[in-house]
Amino acid sequence: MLLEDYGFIGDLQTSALVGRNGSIDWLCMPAFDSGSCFAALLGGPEHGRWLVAPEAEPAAVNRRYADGTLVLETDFETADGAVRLIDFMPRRGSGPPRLVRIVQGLRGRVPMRIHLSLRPDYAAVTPWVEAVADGAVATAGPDAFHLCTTVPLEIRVGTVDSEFVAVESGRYRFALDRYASFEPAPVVEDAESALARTVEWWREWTGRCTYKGAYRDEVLRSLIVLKGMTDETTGAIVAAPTTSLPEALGGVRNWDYRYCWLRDSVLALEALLAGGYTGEALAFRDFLLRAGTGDPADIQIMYGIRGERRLTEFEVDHLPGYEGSAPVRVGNAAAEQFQLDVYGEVLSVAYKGAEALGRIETHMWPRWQAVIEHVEKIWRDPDDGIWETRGPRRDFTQSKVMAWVVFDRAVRIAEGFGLDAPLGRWKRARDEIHHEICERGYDPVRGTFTQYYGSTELDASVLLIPLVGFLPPTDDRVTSTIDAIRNELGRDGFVSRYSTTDTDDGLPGDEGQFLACSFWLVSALALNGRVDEARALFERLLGLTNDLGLLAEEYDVQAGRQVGNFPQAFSHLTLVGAAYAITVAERAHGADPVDGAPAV
Ligand SMILES: OC[C@H]1O[C@H](O[C@H]2O[C@H](CO)[C@@H](O)[C@H](O)[C@H]2O)[C@H](O)[C@@H](O)[C@@H]1O
Repeated sequence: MLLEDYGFIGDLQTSALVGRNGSIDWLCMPAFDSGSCFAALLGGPEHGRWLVAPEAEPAAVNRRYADGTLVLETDFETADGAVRLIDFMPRRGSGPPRLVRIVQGLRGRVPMRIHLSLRPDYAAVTPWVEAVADGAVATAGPDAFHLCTTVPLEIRVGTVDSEFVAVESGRYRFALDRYASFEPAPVVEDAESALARTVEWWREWTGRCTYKGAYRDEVLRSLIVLKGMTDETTGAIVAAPTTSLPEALGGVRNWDYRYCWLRDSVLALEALLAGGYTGEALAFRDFLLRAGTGDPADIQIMYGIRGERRLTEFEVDHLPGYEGSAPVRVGNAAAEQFQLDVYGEVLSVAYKGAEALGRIETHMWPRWQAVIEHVEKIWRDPDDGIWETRGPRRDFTQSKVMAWVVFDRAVRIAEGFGLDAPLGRWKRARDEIHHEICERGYDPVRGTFTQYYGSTELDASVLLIPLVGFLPPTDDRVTSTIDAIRNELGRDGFVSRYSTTDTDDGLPGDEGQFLACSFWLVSALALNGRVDEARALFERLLGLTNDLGLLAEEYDVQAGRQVGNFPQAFSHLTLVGAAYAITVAERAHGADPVDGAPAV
């Protein structure tokens, strides 16, 4: 199936991908980063899935989220009638992780088919399944699963099947819980009250959205997706709920995104803050304080969702990969990289948080100061860069821009709140970095900022220059950089991060057009005063979302398909940032982007 064929549901601790054919092909329980129990996405049905669908091929499939929620409704029209499949994961509270599927007969009598094959530990294990009074229990090592239903079941080793006829107005309920096999099966809440509670919770959450700018529906959908990637118990935000969906179909650029990158999370938070969601910002701030606590020299670029530091990367050889794109990787070696930009993102969130609260908590200031002092020592060092390339370290221009952000925001906080700080020293560092970037990161002959000092290569990450306030959005160097990136990194109007032929990223093959960079281009154009061009590109990008408004990391222009992990926080948070930038540009051209639009 195409990535566009999947819908996303979740319970704020994990999530699942539901195909438009009624098959759930990806689910990790109990947490986003647990071993999968359904991994058909990265192989075939034999790697675990849960199908609930009409027996006959449907003539039409229409789906949507119930208004303001992450509850998915898929309508199947067949020659026998019509049914609705309602899929959701209720918020847990102290209960187990649970996936609920309700079949509602809409018209006629529709023969339905259920096929559940649980394959825990990334499809390494086939569980033993036995019948119980209210359904079936599957056990495999530490994992046990309870399928609760009143529909008759056929049980075999590793699978549960069922056939029944859905009649008009009939409701057929299935709930799958995961629990520790050494504990008793949990007592289950009935599916209908779980549905009512879930809808009510999401509607209360979306009802609090304060965003009133352009493209509100699309922004709200993206905020729901970002919330769905948030672990509400720890405050962490995952970059995506999947691993190893390829950046190029059939290629090796396959990574595990089920972790909390400081960069992605901080930018996601800025998007959530733009929607009025300060609670998420504070929860992530606390995550950051716990995970990154101690010597600032030990701050990692990413953590596990509970703050784990060791994210050892390995390959799962028995999974063939999405459309044969091997290897499938678990863990991510990028955790050991040095990426200078993350300090800028951290200081940026400190500034935005203080601005939102109207004060800076006094116990926080020494922590931020320690980070700033660390950056004073390291900002001249070459790093691995925002794209985490596995090639040589460089003086990446975007990394240095974000080092400038550290001192710029430090000065703004200290001056704005009258704090005791070595302001003279910080201002000198800020100005020295600014001067150095304009001298060494800008090619006056071509009129563009470049990928790294002294290079001629381009990199779409320099589109952040106007968005973080490094230069005014209408500065000539910004205008010509926008045009150079559009012309040289653009493919059918969408932009690549960099050219994989010119840049040594340590990997073979190419990749798709990076959606976040394309949304940054929208923001840069809007703030540059080219709002019509910004809107035109934004609307083309909206045209790439699937019928549920979901976006992967990249778009393969040639294949006309979404590629990369799905759904991807980076794409959705930059969508929000771009809508916000269009709104700011239309309301007051020339507004300060640092205090206005989120820098995403
Ligand atoms: O394509 C190379 C790199 O891809 C991943 O990194 C990308 O995703 C991160 C999470 O969204 C994002 O923060 C980063 O900027 C992107 O380049 C992968 O995690 C890396 O291991 C890989 O080298």
